[in-house]
Amino acid sequence: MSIEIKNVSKTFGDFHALKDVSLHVESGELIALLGPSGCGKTTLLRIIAGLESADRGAVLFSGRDTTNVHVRERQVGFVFQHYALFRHMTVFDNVAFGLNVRPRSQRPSKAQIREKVMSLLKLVQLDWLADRFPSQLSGGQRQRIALARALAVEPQVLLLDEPFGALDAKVRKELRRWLRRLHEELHVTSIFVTHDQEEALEVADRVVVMNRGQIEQVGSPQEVWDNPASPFVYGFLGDVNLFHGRAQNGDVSIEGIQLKTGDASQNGDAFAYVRPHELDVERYSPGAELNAEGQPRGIVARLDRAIVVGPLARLELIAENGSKEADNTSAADPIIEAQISAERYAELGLREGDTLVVTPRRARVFVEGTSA
Ligand SMILES: Nc1ncnc2c1ncn2[C@@H]1O[C@H](COP(=O)(O)OP(=O)(O)OP(=O)(O)O)[C@@H](O)[C@H]1O
Repeated sequence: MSIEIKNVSKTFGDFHALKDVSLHVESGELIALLGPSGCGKTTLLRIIAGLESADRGAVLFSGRDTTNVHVRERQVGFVFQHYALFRHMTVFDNVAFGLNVRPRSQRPSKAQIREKVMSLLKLVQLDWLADRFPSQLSGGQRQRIALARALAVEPQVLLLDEPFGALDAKVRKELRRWLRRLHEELHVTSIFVTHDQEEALEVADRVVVMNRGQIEQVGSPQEVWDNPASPFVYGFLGDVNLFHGRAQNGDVSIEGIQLKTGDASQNGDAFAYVRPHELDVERYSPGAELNAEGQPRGIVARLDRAIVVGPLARLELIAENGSKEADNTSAADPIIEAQISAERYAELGLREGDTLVVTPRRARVFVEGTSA
């Protein structure tokens, strides 16, 4: 079942939770709604489910307007962060619940229900827990049972709201992989809400990045990671260094380094985003920061802290003479973050306090709110 969200707006009092949101979800797709707390992800999910109504706009399932379709008729399955399984029911009865409460005329026979529930429990690899009660399960197991329960009624759409939010990092990672595999098997059109960018990028076919009630970008994980459409998306997806500079006649100057923007029409304040792994690092020697024309090509900085874990070395540097500001803060933060391999770190023989030259290999420049 495809889902079409058309110009949906929602206010709570005078607060605009969703502002003219439009999105098309293909049948069988797995979509992640990603964004910071309060950006409207859950509100959008609840409107799709029919648990909340939009002030304006419409939600269409396979081209059919759902405005007047009750939540019970929408054939939607839910999994929430704290999905309350019925505590007094066994795992088996929890999964069977949606089938057992159907009107007699639509209810499958006891044997059919048994077969269905056991096959779902096998699918989530927990058939050996059928007779247990929820309190006897781990958090990860409970979420898998919640998913089996949502799937029991054969929903056309599966909506998951931070389904792994309450679990520890290792279990989350396992469940993520597992959800992806399950989706590949079942192909139920699924939308899941998360504020964890790694989770969204790893699991989803497409990621919808939201901010303040609006969609900032929609794309495959690779598209949004490689080509963030806005400064917000850049900052939200992974660590990033933000440098301030000026754009003039198509050239942008950041820390004295000239970057070509290819857009001569943009003059004004410029913001350059550089990911830690896009910075080259070498030892400083006089002139090492200059190119053949004597222009700066790198930033001279002192190695303040080096964190070497496994194959990677994360370097925190302080520019000798910089205007670097940390992402997402208004206060000036002089730290430049670079990431190199632990091997390269050892090869350079670096120590905290050393002076280095840091050169951006790649930078994404936005001029006064427009990309260049
Ligand atoms: N019933 C409500 N009454 C008033 N305000 C609400 C209501 N539901 C949501 N909001 C507000 O709308 C905004 C969006 O909420 P929503 O739950 O959709 O955000 P979210 O992106 O899912 O955030 P989180 O990741 O924290 O769950 C928030 O500022 C929230 O306070």
